[in-house]
Amino acid sequence: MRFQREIVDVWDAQKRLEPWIRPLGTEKVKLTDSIGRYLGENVAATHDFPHFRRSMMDGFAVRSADTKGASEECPVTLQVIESIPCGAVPTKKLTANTAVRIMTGAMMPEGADSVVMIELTEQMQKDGQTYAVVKKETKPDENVIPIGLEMAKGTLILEKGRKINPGEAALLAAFGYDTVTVSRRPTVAIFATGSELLDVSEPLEPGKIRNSNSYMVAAQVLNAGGIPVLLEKVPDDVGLAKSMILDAMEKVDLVITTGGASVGDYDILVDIFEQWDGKMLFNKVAMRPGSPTTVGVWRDKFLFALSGNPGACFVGFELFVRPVIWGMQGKPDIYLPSFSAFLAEDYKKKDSFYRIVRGKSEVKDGKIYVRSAGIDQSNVLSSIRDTDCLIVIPRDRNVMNAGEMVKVLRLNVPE
Ligand SMILES: Nc1nc2c(c(=O)[nH]1)N[C@H]1C(S)=C(S)[C@@H](COP(=O)(O)OP(=O)(O)OC[C@H]3O[C@@H](n4cnc5c(N)ncnc54)[C@H](O)[C@@H]3O)O[C@H]1N2
Ligand code: MOO
Ligand SMILES: [Mg+2]
Repeated sequence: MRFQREIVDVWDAQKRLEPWIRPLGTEKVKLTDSIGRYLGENVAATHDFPHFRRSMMDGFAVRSADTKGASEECPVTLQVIESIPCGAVPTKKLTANTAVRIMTGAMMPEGADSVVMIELTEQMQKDGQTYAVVKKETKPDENVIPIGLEMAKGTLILEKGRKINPGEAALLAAFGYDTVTVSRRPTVAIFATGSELLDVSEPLEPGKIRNSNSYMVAAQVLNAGGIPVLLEKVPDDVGLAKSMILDAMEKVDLVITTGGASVGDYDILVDIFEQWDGKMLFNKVAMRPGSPTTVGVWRDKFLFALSGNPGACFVGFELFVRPVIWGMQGKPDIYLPSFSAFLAEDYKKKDSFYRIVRGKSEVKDGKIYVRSAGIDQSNVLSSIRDTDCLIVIPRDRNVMNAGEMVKVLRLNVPE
């Protein structure tokens, strides 16, 4: 007799995972290899940024007082005493009625407090001397980037757990972090179960389908920062399947299986969870798709038995596996971020389970609308392609009308 299933609310099921999520620890990698990974420690500014006064424009560094009253009709003429390209250090100090030709990003000379753009000047030669004819007055600090404009030495610039996106990579480079401490990426074994499954390269046969879940889940694992390890198919033999899964659990950081989680005669994951010496956290969630999603912990490692239906497998991953993979990498917000949106079409359901609808969002007249990305059935695979969010239809709302507000979980978010 298979054990009873206690129906758990979606958010309670997520909470049951939390006590078991352990950050994996860190490693040092080259900056280029750190991109897309999660920072393993706080990062501080190693110097003021910028660390010297810089010109914001190509033009002339001047003393603003010398340009007072300058205009097209009544320009001011200043003697050019030096030209400073980017990377050079000025050798002269500006004194009254002198200027320095300067390029964008170059170091400001002492004595200068502003830069006049080249377009507002003319350069001329007289008696072997170079002069800048300035046709507009400048204000103190105009076109000058001061020391520490962006941040002072020692400022916390990136917090532990942050994903290294373009902005983070630029800061790490700017502050000299040639190597970066990042969180270890969890290795994730993926097993597909089911005698109906063909390998991708095999020709179709009546009654059989190709294993698509393993590749979908591998893409999800990669997207969450994990390292997918695709393993061979699990046969519908409980003893063999159990030893294969437990063997994999010794070698990787977590294991995902797909299929065999429901009540059918060959739904072997159920038997494995009955026989093992691990802890089962839940085996039925009040949601569709994905109601038979089962999660356990064995020797401090997670085993996720996602259901075989592609839609259910996809949703089960996003709600339960992703938070664990994120948490193992030290990401502080482990759940998909949510927002509110208007339903673009009516939604009807018959039971008191949540519907986690694979959704598509669009912005119209400044409002966000969401609709189903395709046929909203657990067995449907193709709608996942167009899914950019998950629409949460509450348990107690069997009819929702177009125009009503719903909670939406965002997918593929830039973090
Ligand atoms: N009598 C009942 N039947 C079912 C129930 C129920 O409560 N009572 N639950 C249904 C729900 S809900 C779901 S979801 C599915 C869950 O099925 P399993 O997790 O047991 O998965 P399988 O039986 O192995 O397969 C279901 C379906 O998915 C296809 N599949 C499996 N693996 C893959 C793969 N790797 N790639 C692509 N497609 C895959 C499989 O061929 C089946 O069509 O159970 C309902 N039944
Ligand atoms: O809960 Mo199942 O995943 O509806 O189809
Ligand atoms: Mg089944």
